[in-house]
Amino acid sequence: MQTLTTEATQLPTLTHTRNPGMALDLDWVAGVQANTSAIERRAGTIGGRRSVKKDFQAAWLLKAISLIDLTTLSGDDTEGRVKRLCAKARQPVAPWMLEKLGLPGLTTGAVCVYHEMVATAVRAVEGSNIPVAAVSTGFPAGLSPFRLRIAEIGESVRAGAQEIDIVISRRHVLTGNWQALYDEMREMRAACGDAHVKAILATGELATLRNVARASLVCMMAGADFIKTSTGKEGVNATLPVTLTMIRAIRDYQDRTGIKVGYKPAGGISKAKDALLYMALMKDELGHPWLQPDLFRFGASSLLGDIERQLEHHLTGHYSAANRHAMG
Ligand SMILES: O=C[C@H](O)COP(=O)(O)O
Repeated sequence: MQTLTTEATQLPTLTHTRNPGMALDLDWVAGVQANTSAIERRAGTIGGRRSVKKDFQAAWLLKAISLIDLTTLSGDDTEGRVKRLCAKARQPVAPWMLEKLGLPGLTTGAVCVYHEMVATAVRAVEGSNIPVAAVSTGFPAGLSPFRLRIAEIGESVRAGAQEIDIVISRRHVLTGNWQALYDEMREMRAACGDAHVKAILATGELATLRNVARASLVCMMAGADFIKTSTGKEGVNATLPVTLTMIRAIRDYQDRTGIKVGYKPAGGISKAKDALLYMALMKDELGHPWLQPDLFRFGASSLLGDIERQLEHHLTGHYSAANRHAMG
C-alpha cells in the first residue's frame, strides 16, 4: 500500500461537481449483475494483503478521523450528549497527541444526529467547519407517510443541517419497482436543496448483492451525492462484500457519466483495523479522491475511541482503558 504523507492527512476543502442525476435507464439497471462468490473471495483477501505499520499507520488513522461522521442515533439522546459528541468532533483526540502528531486542527468529517438534535449540534459546532448531518425521512425504517418524510427533510435543512441522510423504501427494491425508488429518491434530493444527500440503502434488508448493486445505481441516477450502506439498526450492517458491490457501482456510474459519487459505510465499524481495511479497499478500487471527506465517510458512533487508543499506543507504547474514550 502506498503511504499517506502528513500533508495528505490535512483536511482539504475539496469541491467536485454535485451529482445532478440522470434519467432512469431501466436497461442499464436490468443489465447490472453481481457475482457474489467472486465478490466475497475478493473481500476475503483484502485483510491478508494489506497492512500499514508504525508512522504510516498513525497517518492513516489520522486520515480516518477526518472521514468519520461522528454519530449518535439513540432513543435516549439528550442535548448534553449531543454537545459532548460535538466537543469530541472538534477535538477528536487529546490535544497533546495532535500536537505531537503535527495536526493540531484535526476534526471529524461531520456529526450525525436525529432531526430533533440538529439545532443543538449546529450551535455546538459553530465556528468550526464541521457540517451537521441529519437522518431524516422516518429513520430508520422510512415507513412514515411520504409527505411527512419530505417535510422532515425541509425541517432539518431549515434547522441548519448541511447533509441529509435519507433512508430508501426497501420494498421498492425487493419488488423490483425501480421507477418508484427513482421517483422517491429524486423528490428527496430536491427537498434537500443545497444540502448534500446520502442515500441509505439498508443493505442488510435487500436480500442479494445484485439488489444492492441495482439500488445503488438507481439512487445515483436520481441524484444521490453519497450512497450509504446502513442505518446501524439492521441485523447486518456494513460489510466488505457490500462495500465492494457499492463502490463498483460508483465506479461504473463515474465511467458512464463522469460524475463522482461518495460512499459511506455505516453500522458496526468500531475498530481502527477495520477502518484501515475499508480505506485500503477505497484506494484500490476507486483511488485517492475517495479518501477525502467529500467522497468518503465512516458512519460510526464508537470507532473514534478505538482510533484514539491506537494513536495513544503509537505515541506511548501503552493502551489506556476503552472507557477513557467515551464519545457522548
Ligand atoms: O450511521 C451511523 C450508524 O448508525 C452508526 O452505527 P454504529 O453505532 O454501529 O457505529
